Amino acid sequence: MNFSANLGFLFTDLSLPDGIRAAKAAGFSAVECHFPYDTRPADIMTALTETGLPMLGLNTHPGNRDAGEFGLSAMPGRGADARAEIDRACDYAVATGTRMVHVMAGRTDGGPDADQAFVDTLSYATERAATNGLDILIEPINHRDVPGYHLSRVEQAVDLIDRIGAPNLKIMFDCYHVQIMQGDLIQRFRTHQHMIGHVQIAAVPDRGEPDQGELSYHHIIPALRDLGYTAPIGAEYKPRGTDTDAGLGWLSAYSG
Ligand SMILES: O=C(O)C(=O)[C@H](O)CO
Ligand SMILES: [Mg+2]
Repeated sequence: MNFSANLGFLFTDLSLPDGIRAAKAAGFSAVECHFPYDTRPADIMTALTETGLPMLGLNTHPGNRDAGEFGLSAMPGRGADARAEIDRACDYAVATGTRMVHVMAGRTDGGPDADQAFVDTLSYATERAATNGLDILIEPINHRDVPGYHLSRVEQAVDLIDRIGAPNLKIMFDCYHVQIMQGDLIQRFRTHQHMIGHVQIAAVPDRGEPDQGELSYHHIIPALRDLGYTAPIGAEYKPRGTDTDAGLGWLSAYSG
């Protein structure tokens, strides 16, 4: 089994380059991150080269989180800021050999102006990313953790992809968010698999290690593999203890 350590939540006591090294030592086959912008891309590259791990994905900058922002791309009137962050994310991805950029929608009133803003920004993002051979991801995020997040349902992402019609626009299928908002994970994955660019996991409801709670990953993960999904699965959970390594028993259960 193939897993990617999400360094937005794992090994957060370390710098990003050292997090990459820790992920390698722990047995992950890839890494991904949230917001790497305070780290020099060259330092990321050094750690990736040294470990041989790929960086799978990164997010556009969320904006001013102290003011409640969690992405800008669907916010009416913020198109220029959103496009600047997309440029920055694509440049960073190119500099670190990262293939997927998650364009964060942000919180909106869910109205038609926000829908149109998101479509316009995603059209820009897919064209911009295509010039570098990158994929753009959009992620349905649950409304309990992020009230008002513009994109919260898988079928809403499917509609956007149909509307924009860009082959490099795909869904980040985060099992944690999908379970909270909708459930029926395996059937939903099967129906939309051709549009899914990345999968993430965490326990529900506590978002801890994927070995407790209401989702049985020992059933879900083999089911995804049986459906032909062979890419690394993103371990995007918040360790229940302070030490990421101490909670990695779940990972060894999938090895061999
Ligand atoms: O919150 C999530 O699930 C994500 O994957 C986003 O990248 C936000 O950090
Ligand atoms: Mg996620």
